[in-house]
Order: sequence, then structure tokens, then C-alpha cells
Amino acid sequence: MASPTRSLHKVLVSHPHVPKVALELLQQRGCETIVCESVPPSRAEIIGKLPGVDAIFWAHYQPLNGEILDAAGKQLKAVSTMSSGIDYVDIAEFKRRQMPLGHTPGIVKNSVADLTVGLMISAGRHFQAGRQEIENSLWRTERINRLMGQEVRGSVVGFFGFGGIGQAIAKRLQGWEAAKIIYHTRSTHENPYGAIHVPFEQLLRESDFLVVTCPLTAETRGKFNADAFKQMKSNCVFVNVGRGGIVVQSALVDALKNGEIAAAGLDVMTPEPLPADDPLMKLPNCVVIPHLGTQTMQTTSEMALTAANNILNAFEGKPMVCPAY
Ligand SMILES: O=C(O)C(=O)CO
Repeated sequence: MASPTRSLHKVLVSHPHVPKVALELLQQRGCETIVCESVPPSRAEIIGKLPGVDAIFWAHYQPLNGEILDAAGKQLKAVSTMSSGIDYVDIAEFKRRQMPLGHTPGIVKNSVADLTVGLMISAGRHFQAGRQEIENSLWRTERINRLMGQEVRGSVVGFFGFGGIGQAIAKRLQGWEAAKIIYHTRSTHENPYGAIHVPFEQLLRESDFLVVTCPLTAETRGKFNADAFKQMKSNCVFVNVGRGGIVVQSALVDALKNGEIAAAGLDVMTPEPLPADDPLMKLPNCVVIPHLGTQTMQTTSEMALTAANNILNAFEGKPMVCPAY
């Protein structure tokens, strides 16, 4: 009788909803997958299942730090997140331990870009205030100049951060007849999609739509503060699909209340999950959605496969598909 094949490696998967294709790939390649069951993920369950694993497939946004690496133990060989942003990871600790870390950028750009265009339109055309009119029986057909919005046509669309996601949005806007696309980043690109690199202050002063697509870093944290909102156009539609921490949220609430800007569309905010009674939720000129950027089967599956391949490559001593550092 053939002896049962021993799994080569144990992989802890931190969330039960990781697409099956990724688990199947890991299993086909000889891994045993240990899948956590709790939703939302329970740190106690994760820590309880970590001892002895060879890799961690981290599929949610809880802090990923020394506590988790310690719980796994010295045999741990690799970790991959299933996200583009890794602001919740203690990168310094990973570097200190020389622990390979992968993530899944690039793949997310199309689904996030689609959703961003949706936020530009829904915030710019006052979907939230319009919905509230109906809910409060205030819809009056006889009024003409009501809930006047900002069109993309003829407008200046500005990007803070112009990597894969920013450029995928600019690509989608080709044909929408924007007057100009401008962006601010640390380094200049070669004007993709006709976009022009400008200083931060010019981005604030000129944008009719200002779209934040950059990661949260020490440099970008709190960049959109009261001073920034004061420099923006009163018709500006502010959209954030980067991270909540890039914005001083109380300053954004004030800017929306005081008419310093016209509207906001947010897929990310602080904290997440946002409490139902947060001031943002009371604003008629703010469209808030619960971090849905990558929530399509296609993108989520591709992210999961990339995370699995990051881990498999590390097991084989190859560079990860998308190393995080
Ligand atoms: O992948 C990420 O980091 C995201 O936040 C997607 O919205």
C-alpha cells in the first residue's frame, strides 16, 4: 500500500473567503492549506493556527507584524498579502528579519479604476443628495437649477499619485473630453494619456476633480489637511481610493460643510469599518462606499493567485512575483 504523500509545506490562510483557485494551486503544488474560519478574522484563531507553518497568506488588513511572525516560528519562509497597499504591515520588522514579503499590486488597477470613475460621477452629480431628496419627499419636478453637478467634459482632472491605478483611470477618461489631466507625484512620468506633471499647490488650485490614488506612507499621511482644502476650487470633487490616512478627515468634513469643495467620493476612510453615525455619513455631498475597490470575482481571484504564486516562488528559492521590498 502506497504511503500517503506528505505535504511539502504548510500555508496558513488567514481568511475563509480566499478564492478556491488559489487554495487549489497551493494544494496541487504539494502544500497543506490551513484556513482560518472566523469572519471577521480573529487574531486569536490566527495565532493559534500559526505555529509550525512555512508561509502565511494574509488576506485581510489587520496589522501584520512581529507578533504574527513570532507566533509562526523560525521555520517560516515567506509571507504574502492579498492587497496592493501594505500600510498595515510592519515592513521594518520584515526587513530586519529578512523575511520575504509579497503583495499584489498592478492587478488591482482595472477594478479600482472602474470604481473610481463611478465615484467621480456619483459624487460630482450628487447621487447622495438626490437620493436623500427622494427619501425625504423633497423631489420637486418644477425646479430646474437643482443639484447642479460637475461634468468631466471641459474639466481639469487632477491625480495625487499617478501609478498603475491613476493611469488606468486616465485611460478610461480618454474620450470623456476633459480639458486637461494633471498629476502630482514624487517623480515625473512621460506624460501618459497627455497628463502633465504639476507641483502639489497647482494640483490643488486647478483641479475640478482631484483623485487620490497613492499609497499611504510617512510622506502622504495627512497630506490633505485644512490648508490643502482651502486652496482647492469650490466646485472641486474630491475622490479618495488610496487610503483614509492620506486625508485629515475632520478637515474634509469641514471643507464639505463650508463649501470649500463641492463634493467627495470615498472608497477609503478612517476608521474602516466606518461607524454608521460618523459625520461623513450625514453629509449630502459625500458618497461613501465600504472599500469596494477590488471587490470583483475576476480581480479578487487574480490577487489570490498572485499571492499564492508569491509564496510558491519563495518555496522554490525564486524571487516573488510581486515582492514588497
Ligand atoms: O489592494 C488594496 O490595497 C486595496 O485597498 C484595494 O482597494
